Amino acid sequence: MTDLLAVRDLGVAYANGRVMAVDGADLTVPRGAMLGLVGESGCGKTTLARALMGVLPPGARVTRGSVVLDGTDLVALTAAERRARLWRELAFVPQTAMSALDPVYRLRDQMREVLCERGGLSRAEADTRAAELFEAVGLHPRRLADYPHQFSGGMRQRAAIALALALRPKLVIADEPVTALDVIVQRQVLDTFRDLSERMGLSAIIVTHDISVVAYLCGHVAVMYAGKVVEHGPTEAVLQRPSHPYTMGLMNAFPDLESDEAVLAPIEGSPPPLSDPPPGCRFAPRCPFAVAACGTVVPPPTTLAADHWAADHWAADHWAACHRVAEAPALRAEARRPATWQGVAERLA
Ligand SMILES: Nc1ncnc2c1ncn2[C@@H]1O[C@H](COP(=O)(O)OP(=O)(O)OP(=O)(O)O)[C@@H](O)[C@H]1O
Repeated sequence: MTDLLAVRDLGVAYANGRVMAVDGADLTVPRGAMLGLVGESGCGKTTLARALMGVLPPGARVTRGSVVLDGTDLVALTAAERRARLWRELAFVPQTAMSALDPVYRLRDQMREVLCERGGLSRAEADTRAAELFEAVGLHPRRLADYPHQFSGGMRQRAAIALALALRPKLVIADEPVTALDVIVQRQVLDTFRDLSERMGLSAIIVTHDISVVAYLCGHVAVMYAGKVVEHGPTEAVLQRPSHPYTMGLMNAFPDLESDEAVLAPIEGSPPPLSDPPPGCRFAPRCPFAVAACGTVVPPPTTLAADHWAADHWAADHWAACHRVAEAPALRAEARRPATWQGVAERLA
């Protein structure tokens, strides 16, 4: 079966093309899958999510590539055609639910607006569906009579998820849906997504800077660095066998919950300015494994060789954009040593 969403070589520019916030990004979302889009601040996650939704801010535009949702290239559609697909095909859950919910309307009225005006339901049908949606996200239907300010942060976020699901969209895109919440409430909201995924086969992209959110919730992951997706695959494969040096470095920056070996080695330096990225691999200036080609040639997405994974059925879906991908097992071992990451900038200079 084809993937629900296939993004190929997507480019998005701000400031008349001077800042390429997304520069040749590739990703896929299989049907019924949750994809975690992970990367550090400023790597272009929000821009990519907004480009998928077709709601870029003024001054931003898609410069190249395709976004094929269920067989239709959304980039080729007019703005009006794209707007008509919002809610129905693609729905958005923002970081703070307050930007999805209108403070002056009761939740029931906001549900009615989407369900009646966009979905063509009668009021009675809309009210029944709204109650079902609230139940699906763990809220009592009685709370539909409340205003957003009467909800706690976690409840508001669940109400925003219910609203996003109103017209049974094919794909939900959630931008840092738990970042603004405290840890216990984060868990409740993540469990809501997990439940929806298991019970309803929800397909979603979860944008996050937090690998532990991906590990908890997402069956697939796309790792983004400086405007590009550098590694992509089933979460288990990517987290157990990171194959791009940036992913290896990210993993080192998170404590391993299953072992006492606390190797916390930061990746030195910072991502390049997107107005003037380096030629070749964008991670090369911070990469302990960079070779001459990395400074000049952009590495293409390369599927991991089958022999890394002989027995694993998901091997074919795991790729990394690194010239040294064939050496990934050896590099991974090196990457676990904190010394590997020390003084990289000086060594490369
Ligand atoms: N309106 C804008 N005009 C110009 N540049 C912008 C604009 N919005 C974002 N950028 C730039 O685009 C790049 C990507 O930003 P984006 O917000 O997509 O990244 P992000 O990974 O989502 O970061 P964060 O996690 O901090 O939200 C950044 O370098 C940012 O400075």
